[in-house]
Amino acid sequence: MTTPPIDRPALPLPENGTGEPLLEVRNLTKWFPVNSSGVIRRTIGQVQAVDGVSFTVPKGGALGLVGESGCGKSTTGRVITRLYDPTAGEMFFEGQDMAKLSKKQMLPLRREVQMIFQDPYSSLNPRHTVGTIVGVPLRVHKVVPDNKVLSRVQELLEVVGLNPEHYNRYPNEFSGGQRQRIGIARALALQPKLLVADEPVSALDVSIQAQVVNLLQDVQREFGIAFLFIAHDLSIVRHFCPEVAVMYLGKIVEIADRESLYHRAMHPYTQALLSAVPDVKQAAIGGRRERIRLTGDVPSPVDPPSGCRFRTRCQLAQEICARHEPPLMQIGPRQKVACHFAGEIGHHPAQPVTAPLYPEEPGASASAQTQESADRIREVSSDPGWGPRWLDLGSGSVVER
Ligand SMILES: Nc1ncnc2c1ncn2[C@@H]1O[C@H](COP(=O)(O)OP(=O)(O)OP(=O)(O)O)[C@@H](O)[C@H]1O
Repeated sequence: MTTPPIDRPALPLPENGTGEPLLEVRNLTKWFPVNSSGVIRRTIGQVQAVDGVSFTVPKGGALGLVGESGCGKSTTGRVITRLYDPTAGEMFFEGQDMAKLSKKQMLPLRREVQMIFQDPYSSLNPRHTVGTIVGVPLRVHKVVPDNKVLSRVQELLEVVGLNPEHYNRYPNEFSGGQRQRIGIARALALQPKLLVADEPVSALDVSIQAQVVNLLQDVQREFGIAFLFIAHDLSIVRHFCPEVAVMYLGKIVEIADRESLYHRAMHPYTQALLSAVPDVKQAAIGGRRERIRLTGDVPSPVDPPSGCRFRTRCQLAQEICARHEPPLMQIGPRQKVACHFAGEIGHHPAQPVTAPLYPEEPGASASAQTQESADRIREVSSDPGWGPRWLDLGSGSVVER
């Protein structure tokens, strides 16, 4: 039997992959039980780490997942790779709902979805050689015959820019950046279609970060692999991901293509995160973005605020924000936002854009026209991915592609 070559796609892929979803996540939820101490341990609460997130990752494309520490990014990644079982929701991978599969049924799909971890020190077993670390998935999944494992390992080391002759060395003989390359080689061994990269460069020296991001980009282009790229700030994902989702306390608050998110963010949380990103263009003309400081800490996901979870730190918050959770509304061809007062920075509306949904609120009307407007908002607030219609925030009407 000859060794099958490492697959490479025949054609270069467009801006964000093929556009066709590889992964479609609907209302994904992961709660962790909080148990009392003592002999009889009772469940006394739930950590609502991920609470109903929906998004798609296109074939060969990349979605960035961004937010402060503790907002549920890693948990989302770990549920998608089935390191954790979801509490609720659906995860369609090439049309098959991974959430419903048993551990055994998941086995063939495990090859297709691989993860790169944040810490290249703890994620590699120090007692195993690089050859073993990268070779184990090849043997377990019988990707190549046993006598071809070594040559495939060497091929993979070369792909990630390491010396193929170093297969018999141990992780502690490598630098942080090189260890992360070993982790990438291991993830590539099974020729996955989707890589979940969980803060793959944040543990590395700044000088090494760009090299590893470039390697990931090369890998993506060469093998047509789709990425869910998790990061805590918007600057890392900017060049890697044509689309970015911003998470806050277990929810997606804004998701958009790169252009819309970096130039016309509509959610006050995204605007605050962006204000911390150095803007080269502004700096070149002597200007700078005004820094929006978020006061206070992210509230506990065991007892999140009612309504909009960001309201306790939001300068725009009004009573409606405590009473109703804003839906994630599509407001452009490739932009969705979940905010009652969504608008560009400095131009947030005085009245909630979601008012028609709540005719019972003081001062609201319950006319047929209001009902129609509410239906329009609901229509553009349901599915993951991009629909052909969206709500125009200026006029309140629905626009069609
Ligand atoms: N296994 C677990 N058991 C209980 N709670 C957990 C578990 N894993 C994560 N959490 C909690 O879930 C919430 C989300 O954590 P998660 O690690 O997903 O956030 P994150 O955005 O990835 O943060 P970071 O960037 O710090 O990793 C946090 O409050 C965290 O304490």
